Amino acid sequence: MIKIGLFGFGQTGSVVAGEIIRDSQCKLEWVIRQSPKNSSDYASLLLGFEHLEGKIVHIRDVNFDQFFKENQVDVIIDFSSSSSVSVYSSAVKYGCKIVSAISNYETKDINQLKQLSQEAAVLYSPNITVGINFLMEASKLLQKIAPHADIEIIEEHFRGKKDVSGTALRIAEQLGLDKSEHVNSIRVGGIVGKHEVVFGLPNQTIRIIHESHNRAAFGQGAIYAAKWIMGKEKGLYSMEQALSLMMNAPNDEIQSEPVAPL
Ligand SMILES: NC(=O)C1=CN([C@@H]2O[C@H](COP(=O)(O)OP(=O)(O)OC[C@H]3O[C@@H](n4cnc5c(N)ncnc54)[C@H](OP(=O)(O)O)[C@@H]3O)[C@@H](O)[C@H]2O)C=CC1
Ligand SMILES: O=C(O)C1=N[C@H](C(=O)O)C[C@H](O)C1
Repeated sequence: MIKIGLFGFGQTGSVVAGEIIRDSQCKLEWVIRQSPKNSSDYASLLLGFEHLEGKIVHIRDVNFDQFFKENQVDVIIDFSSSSSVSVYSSAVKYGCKIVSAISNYETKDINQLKQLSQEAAVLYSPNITVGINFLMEASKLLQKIAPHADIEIIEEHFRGKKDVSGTALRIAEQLGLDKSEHVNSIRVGGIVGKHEVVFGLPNQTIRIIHESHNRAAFGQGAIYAAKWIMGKEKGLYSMEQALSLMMNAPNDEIQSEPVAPL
């Protein structure tokens, strides 16, 4: 059984908590959040389950050294905010691994995360769905085939998302594009997350699109990453690496059943 601690119980973290609770190989030990809302409640009861799992803890009530010593987990999954990284160091002292899904880190925080990976296994992914990583690999392959194509990235999210998609910025980086010129953001309605890479050629256009329809996609990806990182030594890992076995396997080795939920 993998014991998981979750940071964040917002529009994504609350859905991820449900996925963790449903997974027979995982147990949600606790959820830390920024406000006192639902403090001391159980995520399981708030999400409609009947058993007690995932006690909600208000960050202000936490003495982190004592908390992580008395509430040890195998993996912390983070869907909160950039600043949470400041408290991970107390947890990794007890062997805890980190799966961070924070899409846009402040520079000081990403540097702290990289520093932490020198003493713990850390997986960081701005988009932790399995499918977006196939989009990235497919886009890199197409760019190799058509190096002169014009390329634009379009990211679409819900109206309230203030930051530019960390996923889109990562795709631009992987394709060697200027992030400030080739990422186009659309903010409408309740779009969960859509990323499109548009390749413009003289007589045709090729579009590679990934859409997340439900935030459960992020939960499934985070759980896959948590299971994968369990066996890893200290170091900084990406979701591409976690999926590399699946993506690089020769055709005759690709399992009929997906090794990870798409
Ligand atoms: N990598 C990926 O695939 C994905 C990444 N994300 C990222 O996850 C993050 C959260 O997204 P979303 O759920 O939409 O945001 P919300 O604002 O809905 O939720 C943020 C949650 O984090 C909590 N929180 C904020 N700061 C802290 C802190 N320092 N310590 C503990 N808890 C904290 C908030 O607590 P409270 O509710 O009490 O205020 C809230 O529960 C964003 O960075 C987003 O980009 C989202 C989806 C997919
Ligand atoms: O804020 C979100 O919701 C999401 N953020 C990630 C990003 O910024 O890339 C990933 C996903 O698209 C949803």
